[in-house]
Amino acid sequence: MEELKTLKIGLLGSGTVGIGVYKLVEAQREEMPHKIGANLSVKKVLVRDKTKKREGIDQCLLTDRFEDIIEDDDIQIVVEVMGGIEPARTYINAALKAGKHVVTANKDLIAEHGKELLDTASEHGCDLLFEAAVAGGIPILRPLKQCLAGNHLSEVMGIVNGTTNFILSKMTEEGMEFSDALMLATELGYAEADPTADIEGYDAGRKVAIMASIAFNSRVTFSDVYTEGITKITSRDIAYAKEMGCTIKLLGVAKNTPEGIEVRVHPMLIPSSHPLAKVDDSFNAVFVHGDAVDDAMFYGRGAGELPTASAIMGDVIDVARNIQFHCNGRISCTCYKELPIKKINEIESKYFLRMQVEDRAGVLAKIADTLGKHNVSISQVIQKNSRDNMAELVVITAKVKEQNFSDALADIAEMETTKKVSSVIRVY
Ligand SMILES: NC(=O)C1=CN([C@@H]2O[C@H](COP(=O)(O)OP(=O)(O)OC[C@H]3O[C@@H](n4cnc5c(N)ncnc54)[C@H](OP(=O)(O)O)[C@@H]3O)[C@@H](O)[C@H]2O)C=CC1
Ligand SMILES: N[C@@H](CC=O)C(=O)O
Repeated sequence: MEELKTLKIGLLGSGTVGIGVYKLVEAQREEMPHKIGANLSVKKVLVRDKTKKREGIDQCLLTDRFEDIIEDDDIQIVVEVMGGIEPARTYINAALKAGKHVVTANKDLIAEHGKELLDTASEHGCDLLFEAAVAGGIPILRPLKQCLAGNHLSEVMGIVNGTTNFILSKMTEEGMEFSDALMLATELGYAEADPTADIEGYDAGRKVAIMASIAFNSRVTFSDVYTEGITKITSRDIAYAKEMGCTIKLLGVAKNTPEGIEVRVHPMLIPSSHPLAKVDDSFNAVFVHGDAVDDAMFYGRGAGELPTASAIMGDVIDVARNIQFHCNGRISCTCYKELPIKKINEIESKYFLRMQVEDRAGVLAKIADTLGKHNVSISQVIQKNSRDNMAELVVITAKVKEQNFSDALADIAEMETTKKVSSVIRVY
């Protein structure tokens, strides 16, 4: 009987995700001949520090020289799980130019330089797949690009960052402090190497840019996305949300409107009965609306070692099948439109506004009057008398353009009777 060939992988990085990928390649060893008609193994692993112990990975596979991978003709598949823009961008371009297929989980890179890399892949007849870059273990990019290709998609929105969802869940359900919840998310391998990307909403913004580009067939980069993180959300905001029958979640929203593409990431108060309110811990969920499919929802683990490795392995197996059938490089960039991007000031929302004001007659009327001058209607007011002649005032507005609301807010903040604007959160 003819001996099966072995497809070799060069792994760039062996942190949380890299170790997960290595484990899955090993765990799937027996299955591969059946799934892809070949064996699959990791031949080399690029790291910065070769002396560091890596769970389950043979020390002799480690290298700190990219040349050991790029110059190895045996390696046909490169899996990039280092993160960051450089040197990942240079390495991926080099691998594609050398005819190697690439699988990456790097949303920073794809959201910024996706077109360049996809073009390089196309020119060299190579595959470049990045399912793990969005929503960890949830299959979402392939469904958007392939399964739902027969639709005009008008909306993709949801929870796409595991770390912030974990933090908000812990703060809401267990009263945990923000910093303790972040530390735990980092220990569990959910957070980025620099967690600022998670908590400031940049990571979710990159994911929304990637999803919008694929869903709407028009290039959206990270710089197009309005981002606001969760660092200003306090336990007091969470308590008010609960009192109002709501939960605070960090949402990513992408809409294809007649005036252009709307792309934003920010915290939002959503009714506790809404399905997204029940997405807790490191889970993510993405809603998609298309003219043919109507509504579809995708749910699963958005971060962590094995869920992310699961998405990468799916891509690796796809690449391996393409190698076996000599059909790599089939899927190229699908951004054939150039749609405008809407400015955040043009977008309409309802707002939750919490402030500290002087506790005396006429203050609320003056605030209502100022909001009214900017065409901002009030739909609910909660006032709590605190101490020292100061009151905490919460105003929920009706739906209004961001520009009107921010103009009104600037005037309110200037008032002598306003001591502090504590929180502004959009309401679903
Ligand atoms: N963690 C998660 O849940 C998810 C992560 N991702 C993405 O996957 C990628 C990897 O994430 P994660 O595993 O968490 O990151 P880690 O920080 O845990 O691991 C990064 C790995 O890359 C290596 N590395 C970094 N820079 C270099 C370099 N210049 N040269 C050689 N090796 C380098 C590090 O080596 P050394 O160990 O020697 O320092 C380390 O092994 C990122 O793009 C991330 O955004 C995507 C989805 C989910
Ligand atoms: N830091 C990211 C990891 C997965 O993309 C997250 O928390 O979602």
